[in-house]
Amino acid sequence: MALSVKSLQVNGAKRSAKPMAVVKPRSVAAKATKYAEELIQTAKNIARPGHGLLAMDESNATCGKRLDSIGLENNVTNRRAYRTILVNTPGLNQYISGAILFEETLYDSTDCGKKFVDVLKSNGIIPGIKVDKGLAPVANFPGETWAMGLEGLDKRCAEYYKAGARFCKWRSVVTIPAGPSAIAARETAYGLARYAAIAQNAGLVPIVEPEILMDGDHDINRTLEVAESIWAETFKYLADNKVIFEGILLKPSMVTPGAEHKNRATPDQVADYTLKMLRRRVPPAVPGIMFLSGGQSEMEATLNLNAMNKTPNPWHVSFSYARALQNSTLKAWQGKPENVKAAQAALLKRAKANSDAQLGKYDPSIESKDASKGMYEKGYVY
Ligand SMILES: O=P(O)(O)OC[C@H]1O[C@](O)(COP(=O)(O)O)[C@@H](O)[C@@H]1O
Repeated sequence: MALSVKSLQVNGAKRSAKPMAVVKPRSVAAKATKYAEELIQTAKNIARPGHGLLAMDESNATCGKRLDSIGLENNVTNRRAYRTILVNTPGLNQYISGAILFEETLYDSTDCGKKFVDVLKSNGIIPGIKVDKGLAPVANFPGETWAMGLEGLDKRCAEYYKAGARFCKWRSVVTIPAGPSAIAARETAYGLARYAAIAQNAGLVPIVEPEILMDGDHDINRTLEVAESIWAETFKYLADNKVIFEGILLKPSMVTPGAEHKNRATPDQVADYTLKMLRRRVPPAVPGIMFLSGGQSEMEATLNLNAMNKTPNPWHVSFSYARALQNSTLKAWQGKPENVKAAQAALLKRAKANSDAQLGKYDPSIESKDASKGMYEKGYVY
């Protein structure tokens, strides 16, 4: 129905029938934090073609498991030695745009006496920081967890920025066999959104990571259903919290069947389901989707990423792997100085393979048998 002049009268006062002045959209920068433009630029730099993230932010407990697998004690000296190898890998910046650090590493120096942050920066790799404080059980919902760390997060983020970090990560965990209950799902989504708002206000690009664990015997449709619901709720709260979508990055799990399901999915199926989920739930304003590997084998993680990049996407679809980048590196190292070069060659090989996959150009014929060994551990508690 066309509006008559009469219908434009409000409380007896006649409003002008003239078309209203066009309201100029405020620039993204005017909306929120003073860091808006910087955040957008940082996110773009991270999400640039052929590049992904090296997740080397294992908490001490998780790092301990990794070191244990090669018979090394979990102490600060061994963690530093291992991480020194990673950041000193020559040529890593051809494929890696940013590295996520654990707090211990952010303030630490490599075995060569140079700050980790400075080594990364001088190699053109942006330092990032894990800012959640780990997982705690959700009372009354057995098997479900929530991520701690919001208290004092603003001050910590300000310190991390001063120390050289320009992006950060918060990992919440969703379980399918034990849930997800409405309470745990809300906690995940709301916690991620509050974290993202706080991080942006301190100049850090937040990586939003609701990891949906692979545990379970459910089929791929069930994973799709859960992923769609978690991301819908996460984006609702991100919007409510006025988070600048152009200045965030996502770290989703790929959509796969549960690890104990009778059928495995092919890379094309994983790509099809995962992209379907992303197209339905993630606005194109988000610059980068940086997947976690979640216990997939090195090769599986690369093949799945490659399949997703066979056709153009609205986002930069890439990787932020820990295990799927580091597994063969750790194995090659074995804690021995004489193996450092071999360990670095292994990391560079995985980084290049995933960089190729980011461009949809990965050739799996370069791989050894070892790269196809899965790393999933049933019921693994991080
Ligand atoms: O040490 P935490 O906090 O339990 O996190 C475990 C790991 O999960 C990740 O988010 C994803 O790692 P994967 O690629 O190995 O699944 C890493 O960044 C992190 O090291």
